[in-house]
Amino acid sequence: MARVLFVVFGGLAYLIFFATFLYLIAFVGDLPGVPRTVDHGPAGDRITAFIVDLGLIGLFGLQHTIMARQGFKRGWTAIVPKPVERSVYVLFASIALLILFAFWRPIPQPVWAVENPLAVSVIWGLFALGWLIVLSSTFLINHFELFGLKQVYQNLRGAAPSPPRFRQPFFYRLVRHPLYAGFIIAFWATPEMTLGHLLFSVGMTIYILIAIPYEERDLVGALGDDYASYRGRVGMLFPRLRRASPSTPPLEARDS
Ligand SMILES: C[S@@+](CC[C@H](N)C(=O)[O-])C[C@H]1O[C@@H](n2cnc3c(N)ncnc32)[C@H](O)[C@@H]1O
Repeated sequence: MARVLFVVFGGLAYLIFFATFLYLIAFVGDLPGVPRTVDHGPAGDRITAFIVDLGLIGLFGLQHTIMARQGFKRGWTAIVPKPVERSVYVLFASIALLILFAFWRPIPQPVWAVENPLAVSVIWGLFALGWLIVLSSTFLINHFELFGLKQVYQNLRGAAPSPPRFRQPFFYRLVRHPLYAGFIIAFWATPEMTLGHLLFSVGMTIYILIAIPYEERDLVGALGDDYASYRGRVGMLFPRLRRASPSTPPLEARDS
């Protein structure tokens, strides 16, 4: 019975995540048809908006950084059943974003406004490309494991959880963090940048830059030399122009 309930919970957490992800695209792109976006919502004075928005980005960053750490997971799974640990993380991450959407205060002062129609189309193309990279990277790594569905399904079938495995598919051959690179592209690619959007983009980019060393420390711990050597060969967010030195032993191609 518990196993079925875990699947239901995992499925619900996934659906909430996916709806939140779609809303995030509309929020960042200031797209029509949604009640609040980075540039549309309750107006207020600039200083209050700045403090509130910074707090919301901080809340999101703290939730992500703390709950994703191996040390936290070890303590957390004493309370939360292991098969749903990832789903609970996904749910909390979605809630942190929903709070950000609900309480975000726009700061409408323009920072840049591109008017050339060709340039505007190119920028919207980059925006779409960023989200496409984000979504496709989740499938390259393992979409269903990343969002907790694989864990609850394996538990339902009585199968042991899969051990972590180093992977280097497609984008991951170019950069170590394509998903984060996709987010950064999507956050910055706007033809009309306002002060509020700029705060969001700078805050989220700084969060990503702070989070990467923590994530990589866990990945080296979980995947060992494979990830340590990968770090020496492949760029973090930008592809390296120089080839790895001949002293770096090539890894076997595991994911072509
Ligand atoms: C939210 S994803 C982000 C992945 C990566 N930082 C990126 O930007 O593409 C984080 C999870 O992806 C997995 N991961 C990241 N890189 C990996 C790799 N090269 N091989 C296997 N798993 C990886 C780990 O399980 C990690 O906890």
